[in-house]
Amino acid sequence: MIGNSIIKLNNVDIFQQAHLVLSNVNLHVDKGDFVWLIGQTGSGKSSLLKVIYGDLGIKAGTGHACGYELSKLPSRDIPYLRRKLGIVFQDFQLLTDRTIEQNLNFVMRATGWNDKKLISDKALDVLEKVGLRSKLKKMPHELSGGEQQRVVIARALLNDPEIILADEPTGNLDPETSEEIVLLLKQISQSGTAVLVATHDYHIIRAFPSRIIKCENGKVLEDVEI
Ligand SMILES: Nc1ncnc2c1ncn2[C@@H]1O[C@H](COP(=O)(O)OP(=O)(O)OP(=O)(O)O)[C@@H](O)[C@H]1O
Repeated sequence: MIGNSIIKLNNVDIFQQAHLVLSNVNLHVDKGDFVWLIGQTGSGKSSLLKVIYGDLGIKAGTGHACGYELSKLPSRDIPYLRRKLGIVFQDFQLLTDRTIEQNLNFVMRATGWNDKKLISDKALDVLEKVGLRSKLKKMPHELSGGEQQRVVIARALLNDPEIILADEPTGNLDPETSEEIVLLLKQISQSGTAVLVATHDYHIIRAFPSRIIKCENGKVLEDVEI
């Protein structure tokens, strides 16, 4: 982190192969911010998130995420950057053949934790934060869709990230459960972890007004109203 700045992009051009998706992107996200990211299908939301988590390089402009220089990020540093980001994407789902506890332990071991007591304490700690401490021994299919998404958020909190990146986190949920998930993400941002949520769900944005950025016509627009 540089001061309170978690993400800062300056005049960044974002390419998918030879195709310029977003040009001259300027974006800042500070500690504890909650930001909506909107835009039509294909407008570049996922590409922007990919730049932030080091999956897409920067060819023009400069940027940092969680203290890492994105324009010269060696591939060996990508796992360290990812530990400072909590990722809540639809395609990062729970392992269906393991309990909630095993799902959490798996991620912790994969990110360098060895101490059994620390692992078990941390799993309980993050489940407590999402209100699911009692579900530790359950299998994913024994949980509702909203509860599973809470576990995905708990998993994203394991390494105490500086920011949560969420791509359509309410995409498969009914309106009431969607509101509960966004309320949880809001609470997380209020405790100091920044949250950036890509969504098409304008109903949920209206229910939880916050800063909105929009990908449109190859640009990232700031302070948009819907
Ligand atoms: N791996 C890729 N190779 C080439 N082009 C790509 C690749 N991924 C995305 N694109 C193109 O980049 C543009 C932006 O796509 P992106 O996935 O960032 O949009 P999006 O706003 O996230 O869309 P959605 O809301 O559907 O997820 C689109 O024109 C898409 O076709």
